[in-house]
Amino acid sequence: MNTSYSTQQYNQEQLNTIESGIQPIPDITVETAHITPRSLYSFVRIVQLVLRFPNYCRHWMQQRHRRRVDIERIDSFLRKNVVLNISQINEDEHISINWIVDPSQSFYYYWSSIVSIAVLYNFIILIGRSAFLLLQERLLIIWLICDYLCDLCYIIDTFIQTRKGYLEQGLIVRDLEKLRKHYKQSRRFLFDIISLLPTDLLYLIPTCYLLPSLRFNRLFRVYRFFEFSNKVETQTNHPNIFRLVSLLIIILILIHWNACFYFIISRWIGYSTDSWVYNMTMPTGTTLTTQYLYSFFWSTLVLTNIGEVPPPETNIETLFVTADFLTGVIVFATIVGNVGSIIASMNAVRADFRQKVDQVKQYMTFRKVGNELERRVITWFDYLWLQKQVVNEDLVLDSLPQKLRVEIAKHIHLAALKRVPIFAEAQPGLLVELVTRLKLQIFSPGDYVCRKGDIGKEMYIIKRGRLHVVSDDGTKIFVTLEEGSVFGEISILNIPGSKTGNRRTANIRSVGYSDLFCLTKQDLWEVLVEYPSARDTLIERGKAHLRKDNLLDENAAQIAQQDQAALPEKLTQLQKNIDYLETRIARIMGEYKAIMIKLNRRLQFIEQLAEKNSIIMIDENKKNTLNLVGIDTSDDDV
Ligand SMILES: Nc1nc2c(ncn2[C@@H]2O[C@@H]3COP(=O)(O)O[C@H]3[C@H]2O)c(=O)[nH]1
Repeated sequence: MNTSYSTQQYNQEQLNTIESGIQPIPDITVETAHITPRSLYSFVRIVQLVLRFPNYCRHWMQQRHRRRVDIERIDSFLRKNVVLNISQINEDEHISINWIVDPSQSFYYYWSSIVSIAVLYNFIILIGRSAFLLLQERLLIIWLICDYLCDLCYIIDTFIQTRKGYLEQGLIVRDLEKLRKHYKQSRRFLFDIISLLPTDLLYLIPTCYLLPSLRFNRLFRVYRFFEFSNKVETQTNHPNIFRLVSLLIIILILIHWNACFYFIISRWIGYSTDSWVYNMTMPTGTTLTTQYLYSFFWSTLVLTNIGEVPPPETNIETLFVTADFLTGVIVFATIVGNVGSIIASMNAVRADFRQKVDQVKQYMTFRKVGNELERRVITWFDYLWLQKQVVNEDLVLDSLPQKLRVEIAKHIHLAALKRVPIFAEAQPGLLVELVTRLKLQIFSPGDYVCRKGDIGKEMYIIKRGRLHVVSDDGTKIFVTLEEGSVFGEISILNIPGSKTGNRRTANIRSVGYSDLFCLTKQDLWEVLVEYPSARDTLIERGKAHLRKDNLLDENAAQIAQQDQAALPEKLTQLQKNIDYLETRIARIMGEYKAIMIKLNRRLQFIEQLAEKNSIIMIDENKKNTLNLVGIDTSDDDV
């Protein structure tokens, strides 16, 4: 028989034996009454799993190794055969192998919240246990469990810090070596190492046995709590409430620490030795609750400077109380300042709005606009406040880049715009162009949005509300425009054949309050240049209205339409003419250049000729002169 069979085979055999053996046990003997077949089976499964564990590990390692080899092979293949961005390959390789923590992702956020709890535990409990010995003694086991759970949390956090990505040229770094180096060079590393020092090994010294103060180095990780709190402050939708709560927590922790110091100093001086220190002889003075509550009360009184406390009697007491008073002044100023600014910023929008309303009211009184108009303006402001339309969106979003502003505008307006029938089928690009240009306007009951004959400067889309198209005297209602309707486009579209030109063709009156998206003429034209089909739809709609009201000059419209139709042909002809002209000009330019070159050459020739002639003339003159004075000039040398 082959004895070298694998552990797996052995375990399988064992399991088979047990599975076949355990089923038919009919009754259980007294000695094994507590061992049921089920528990036996579970036990065997556990043993089996434990025995298989090395196999699992080996298998996992082999898989990992195989994956690495595969990636390296693919990488070398790509390097040899394909022109690829090598850095990208490396990056992908890291993505597939390395586990990196992206600090902007929610995992890091949630993990930070767990670490913050551990930090807070150490920050609050360690000093409490050091001061109040009863607290330490009573829940010792729980404290030890919590202590080591927090330590575990710190260890995991340190590991996560070594894997925490950071940005380099806008991209998250995924190279482990770089990440480790970056972490080691940071101050966090120093704090983390100090907070991980196993100072509780000193418990082994008899005098230091289970002293909580030996673990104070754990407080060095407090930076993680502040990091988390900053993150929450930027992420929460209620930053002011968060600020108030954090301020309160910080103050409570400060008072708690001060209370603990008070109790430690009292113990050091001796309980009940004078009127300042903690009095153990007071009723229930020896109980933990009274000890803590009294110390906390004392600390609150001193730090907030709001109550009488027994005066200090010894030097150390005086020093402590003086330091406390000074801290108290700072704490008090901080509370007042912070709470004041938080409340101010909480009410900033309302205060700003109130100020605006007051200014307008004062102005109306000053200019004596009349009660009716005043009432209308005030109710308009009320509606604005109710609809939460008081924020100046342009001002608020000014700090955002254009892309993000478009995203926000899309989110707010796109749904409403899609409900508009004429835009329902429009290209998405057109809607995006429109949403970024729309401005919300609110009209009160009875307000005229358009008056016949006025020059049109904008068109409107009804977001909410109802409007009437009315006769000039306002008594007759022709049509009711509902949510999603578009109006005011006729006078800004330059419709060919329109008898009214750029003048409003109808009166539009708001029935109740109406929220309208407003689009200026310039913005509309800028958009429609890019989307001619949408322009045609709008023009056709406008024409239908004009036709109905007999405001369309059909002849002029037809001529304009013919002109429009002939436009492509005209353009082609124009194009041809330009081409012909271009060729002619090029030819003429060529001829001109050739003539210029010829002319140049002739001029040069004439110049040379002129030069030669003048030399000959000078020579002739010289000869004549020499002959006159009797010198023979027949010799060539002369
Ligand atoms: N002329 C006309 N305009 C209407 C009618 N119904 C709605 N309107 C809109 O009322 C708007 C008034 O201003 P415009 O003339 O610019 O554009 C007009 C149309 O968009 C109608 O029956 N006739």
